Amino acid sequence: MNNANTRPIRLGRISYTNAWPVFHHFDPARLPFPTEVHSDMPSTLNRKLRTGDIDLAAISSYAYGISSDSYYLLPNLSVSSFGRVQSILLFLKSPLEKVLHGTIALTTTSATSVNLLKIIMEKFYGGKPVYEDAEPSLEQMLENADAALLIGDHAIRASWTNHGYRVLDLGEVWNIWTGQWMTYALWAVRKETALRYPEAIREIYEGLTASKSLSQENIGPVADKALAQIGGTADYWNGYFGSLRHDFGAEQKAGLKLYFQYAKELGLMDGEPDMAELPLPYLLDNLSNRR
Ligand SMILES: C=C(O[C@@H]1C=C(C(=O)O)C=C[C@H]1O)C(=O)O
Repeated sequence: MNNANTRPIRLGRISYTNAWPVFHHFDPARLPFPTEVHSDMPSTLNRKLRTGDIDLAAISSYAYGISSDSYYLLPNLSVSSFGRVQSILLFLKSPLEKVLHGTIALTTTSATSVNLLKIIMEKFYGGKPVYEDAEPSLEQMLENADAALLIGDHAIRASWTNHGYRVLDLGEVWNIWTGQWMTYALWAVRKETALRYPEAIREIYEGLTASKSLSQENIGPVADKALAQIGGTADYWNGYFGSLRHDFGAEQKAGLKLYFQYAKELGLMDGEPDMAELPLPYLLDNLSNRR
């Protein structure tokens, strides 16, 4: 390759099932340059991408929003839903009226959803709860809180237990109040990496989009893996992946823009992120110049 890498490209992979369709058919070991895969919770990937410990990752859309100056978005990749998401869930031990001015335990694995919850509780419902960070374990969280927010597979597993709590699906609440899509995760690359290793980033991008397309054609292999590793039923996983969208088009962007606007209004974010995408034409020019 023209820009012979002087070090491995470090990729961050969300370990939750929601991101699997974009990663499942992409095997970094087959790339013609060394890569290092960091499989982690979203909050860890958010931090590692910000500090430069990794180069490219699926991260919380909120984390992208507060550091967008340093990143390019990989076009048309996201974890989004229009309505129910099934894995971003608020479990209510107390009635909602009490929760609104009570205590809510927040999973430490999230960034988008904790801020989405604040928008829902404060802007939509007019509440002012106290928030406390907690490890993602439902019963422990609810020992000292009126409600608990879980995301990803922690939320999915908790939703299968016979807990008896009322459950709010934040994707559904967002959609009812705004009529919009909600985007939870985006794929971002550090600008300095994109400019230094354009061909490598392009190949990774192509691998991810090819995996997304294969999963969109047939979710079977991804659903089978989830069934084997997490449990549940084939119907559950087909329904779960069916309610997620991994594209990032005009409709998803409009929803995320509104989320960023509300986050700014509540003082959860400073500016309006510009959603600058990886300059693919630049990468293509770069390539064709050398052929
Ligand atoms: C759909 C989901 O989206 C996720 C939610 C995130 C967040 O709240 O920061 C980050 C990445 C995604 O894993 C989920 O967790 O189930």
